[in-house]
Amino acid sequence: MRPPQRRGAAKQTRLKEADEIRFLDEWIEAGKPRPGTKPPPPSKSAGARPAPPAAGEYPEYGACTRFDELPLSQKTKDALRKENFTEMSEIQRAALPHALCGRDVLGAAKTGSGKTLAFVIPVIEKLYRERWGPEDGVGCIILSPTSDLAGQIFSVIKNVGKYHSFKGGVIVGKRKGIEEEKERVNSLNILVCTPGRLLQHFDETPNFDCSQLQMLVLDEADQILDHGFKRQVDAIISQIPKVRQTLLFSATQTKSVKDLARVSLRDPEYISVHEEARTATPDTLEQYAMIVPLEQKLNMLWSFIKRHLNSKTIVFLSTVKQVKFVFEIFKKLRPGIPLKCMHGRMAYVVQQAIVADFNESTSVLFSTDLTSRGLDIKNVDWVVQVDCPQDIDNYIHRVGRTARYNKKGKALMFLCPEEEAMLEKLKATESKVPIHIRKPKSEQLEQISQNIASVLVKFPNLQQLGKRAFVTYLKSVYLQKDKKVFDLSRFSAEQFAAYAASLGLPVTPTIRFISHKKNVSKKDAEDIDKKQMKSSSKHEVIINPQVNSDLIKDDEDDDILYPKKPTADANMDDGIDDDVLRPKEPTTDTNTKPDKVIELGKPLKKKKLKINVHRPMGTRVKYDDEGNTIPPLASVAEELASEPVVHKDKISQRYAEMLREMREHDKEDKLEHKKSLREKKLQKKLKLKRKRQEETEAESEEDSGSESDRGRDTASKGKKRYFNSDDEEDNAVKDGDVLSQQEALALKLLSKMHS
Ligand SMILES: Nc1ncnc2c1ncn2[C@@H]1O[C@H](COP(=O)(O)OP(=O)(O)OP(=O)(O)O)[C@@H](O)[C@H]1O
Repeated sequence: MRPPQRRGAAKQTRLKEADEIRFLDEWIEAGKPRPGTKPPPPSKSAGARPAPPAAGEYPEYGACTRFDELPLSQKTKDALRKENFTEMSEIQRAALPHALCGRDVLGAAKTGSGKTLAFVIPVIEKLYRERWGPEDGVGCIILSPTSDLAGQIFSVIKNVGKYHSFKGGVIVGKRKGIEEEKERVNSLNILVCTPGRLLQHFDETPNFDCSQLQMLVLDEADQILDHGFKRQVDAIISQIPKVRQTLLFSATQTKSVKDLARVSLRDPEYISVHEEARTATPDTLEQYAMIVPLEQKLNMLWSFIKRHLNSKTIVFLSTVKQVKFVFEIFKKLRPGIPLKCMHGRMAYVVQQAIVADFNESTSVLFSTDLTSRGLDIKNVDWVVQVDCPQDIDNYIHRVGRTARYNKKGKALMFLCPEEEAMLEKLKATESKVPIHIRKPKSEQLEQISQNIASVLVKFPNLQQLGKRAFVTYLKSVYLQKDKKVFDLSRFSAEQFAAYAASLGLPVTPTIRFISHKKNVSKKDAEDIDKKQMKSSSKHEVIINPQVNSDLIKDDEDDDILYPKKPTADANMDDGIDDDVLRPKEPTTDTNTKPDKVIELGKPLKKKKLKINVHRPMGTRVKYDDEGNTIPPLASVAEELASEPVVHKDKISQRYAEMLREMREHDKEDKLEHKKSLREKKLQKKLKLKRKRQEETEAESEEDSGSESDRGRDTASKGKKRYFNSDDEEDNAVKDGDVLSQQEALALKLLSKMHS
């Protein structure tokens, strides 16, 4: 038993909170901005601390400029003050009033402009006003494209919500740690997660229940709604309640109506605070581009680092192997500034440690695009893009790691002469990127190829890494969709050789992008072989226009994501198991498909036939015209079809029927399962309520005063939904006997509580 004094204090706190919530609810409703309105520019008197509203006064909050003018709980206001957040940024001024009054928001604002607080505050406030408790389970899901960003968002939640009592957690990673997570995930109120990991819980965690979800937030929404996460996000959306508040934020927002329809926004507020701005990047950012031949990039990077030994710099490279190689080599060459590297093949804890360390020190961080979005690292002076960004959005996010929240910063991009089209794109008026060309100063350029070659002689394992860096870089270029910028055929074999030499490699590694011949006609295949025989002596670049990139495979696992549809297995992770930004999925538009195969110096190997030695005795393996094995059933079907006994149409009709039946069964099973979960949950709640009631009765024996807050509490909880979707609601009504009995019981218990 709790001592009476503590019980009394707890009761006082509950009463105070109930009063505050009632006041906030009334204020939010009475002072809310009209839909579609933007705040006016801040007035001159803005900035002075306002007097708190008197009782019964509900000032409009759509135009305020400070956090303490908003209808926020005292706990949140205290935490914001403690973190030195007083004045709101533009996006916060525009988005918070709409989000606080429960509207869906689609928010876009430049990098580093404070979007995180614009969704974290409404999340915390919503759960507080709903009096969310541990027994209520998951109340809000925040989706982030990367683990690091999820961790960062979570730390903002921890800071702003430090005086509240919700439980939150970061749900990220691949398979590691999932078992322990399964045990606690249902007790968390706020989940900050990557889509892949969340889906794993939906699939595997018994009783994982989001049926009470109040809010869904998508940070970096355009990336989350992109093809790479499509399957996961659609699966998640199908399993959460349709009636909820949804907030979408990004610096580069999706404009696709289709994408927005997928998340079922309800009359959203479109907030794009910098739409009218002169630039799409922060005003405090200086941006430069330099035309640097491929084989000079490392020399240029080294020279840059040597000239900026007192600057905190992030260097972006395309692939994990490049990041590892450049980091290892530069470390051995000792530039005179600490070096760090980060990529998606590192464990989450290691990544976090590196970010924390980089935050505090002046050093150079070599990174893949893993860090290009959302990461808020303090005082970065320079962002250097050694490899060309995938597109303008990718450029904007990369450079956005500096010049954050009114701080100054500089960005430099190296472009090969063959990639100048990217410069044109950035300079186009609609891109709004004020980028200046800088001429490389040859006298400042240090040549380090010889030094790298000596390091490779000393450390042969680095030579292997160098080869992989070379191959994966070319592959990453090859796989890019925008062929106006990324076209390997513009490079000569001599340039590739020079590039290999610049990495210290004694010979140019072979690039074996092997194509399956399935889609290549015999004549084309012969032509390619002939050309390759020629090229082996001349080092020419050979192009096969027939081969789709889907069919290109390398024999080692690389750091590149192929632009193919994600498979079930590939989606077990966060959606970014590799750090190369996913090249957007090829469309049916043949102009945009990667359509070339590059061959350097080595003929294509003939595809080996795989013989299954374990096949049952007496079964014949059949091959099609091009030497591919035919599945046994297919050959049977063919034989049957030739005798017109079984019609192909009938077979497919039967399959379609079976599929439909299976789906129906599946649906029924799911409904059944959800129903039983709901019932269990309700029982649990009733038990809890009964326990509370007993406590209350014990309290009221000592103190017979009325508890109006309890009435509100239960009324507010009563607002919560217990159905997952519309159909479910119907179903529940039909099968509602058990529920209605339980509801009657609940009502009885509740009315007892108030008597
Ligand atoms: N109102 C504020 N007052 C002072 N600092 C703020 C305020 N809002 C945000 N910040 C700070 O600004 C920095 C950038 O904020 P945040 O990371 O939310 O930007 P962002 O818009 O999400 O950027 P990105 O598009 O790169 O993800 C953070 O360090 C944050 O603490």
